[in-house]
Amino acid sequence: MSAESQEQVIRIGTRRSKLALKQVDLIMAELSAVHPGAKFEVHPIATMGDKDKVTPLPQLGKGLWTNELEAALVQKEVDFIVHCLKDMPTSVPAGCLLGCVTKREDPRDVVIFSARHGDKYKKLADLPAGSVVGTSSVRRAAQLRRWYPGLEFKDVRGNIETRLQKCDDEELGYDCIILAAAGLHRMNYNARIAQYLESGTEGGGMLHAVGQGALGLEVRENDERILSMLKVVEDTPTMMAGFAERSLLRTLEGGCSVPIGVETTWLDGEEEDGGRKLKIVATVVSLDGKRFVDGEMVQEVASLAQADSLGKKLAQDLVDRGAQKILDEINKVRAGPGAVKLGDVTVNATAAPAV
Ligand SMILES: NCc1[nH]cc(CCC(=O)O)c1CC(=O)O
Repeated sequence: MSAESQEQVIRIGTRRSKLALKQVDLIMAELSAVHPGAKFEVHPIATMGDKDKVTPLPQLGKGLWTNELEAALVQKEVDFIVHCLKDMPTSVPAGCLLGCVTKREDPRDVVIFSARHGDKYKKLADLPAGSVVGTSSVRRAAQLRRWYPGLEFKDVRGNIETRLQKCDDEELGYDCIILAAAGLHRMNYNARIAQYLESGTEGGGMLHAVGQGALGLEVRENDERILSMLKVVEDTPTMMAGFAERSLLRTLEGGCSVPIGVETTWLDGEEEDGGRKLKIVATVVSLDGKRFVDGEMVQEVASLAQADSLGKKLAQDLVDRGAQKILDEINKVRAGPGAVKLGDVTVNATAAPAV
């Protein structure tokens, strides 16, 4: 980065939540350590998902966490955006680029029990039938209905602090809520975490959202000055894993947004050509949790193109093994007016991507 360009203020677009602002602080600290002369300006922008705290997420449509930020980027009001990668739709507007993915925080989902229960429960399997789980994510609800059919699910909106307050509010009746470990770790709420959920969790686990735990930095595609600066915070293994996960979601999304979970793991050991093998596990679950298609693939990945190809291949395998029927069912809901009952679940049309 040249000396004169260090004088230009670099404007960073972000959502307004405390988590989003904390994430920008983390990025600025890393960039400043390498570019001590760089000057930054933080531009918090409210998105639809922030403004509308009442409507259940599935009714807010795609881009609910990103549209207003991307408009500011395209209009050159900001120079790059710090997103939670999982909030980014699988395609970006013309002229924009997912320029950098950072080192992943813990990608798992976690269980937070209501404070009114004290230490009574240690894990989801301890909850009696009829207990109420708070989540706005169809991905989380669908997977947990599969393993814990006796639990009830209720929407919970708001930022981390708001959802923790609602979880503890006796009048709202939540017994627990499900959040991402990454947000809680970044905001120092680790002490509230009762259980981490992953593919191998005893009693039934959860595959996380595509991109969960990583930050996606979006830039204008020809802005070499910013792109080269952001190399400082780029993490190649996470970027490749994120590209494979996003490719899977993009392929499955064909005509709809589906409750899918993923888990990517870099396997130990290097191949002869120095490449490494990436394992990707994924699941597509019906909204009532009663039908599902699970799959996994391992492939050497040494480029974003190979990561993209791995995601596509697994998505096609899931579709070929029956995921298409689940997708079509959800598609029908998307197309139809009003609410439709799918198994035991009443779903509203025009649902957004499951997070
Ligand atoms: N819009 C919800 C959202 N987007 C990113 C995170 C967590 C942080 C991350 O995944 O990096 C969350 C909160 C949650 O799912 O609990």
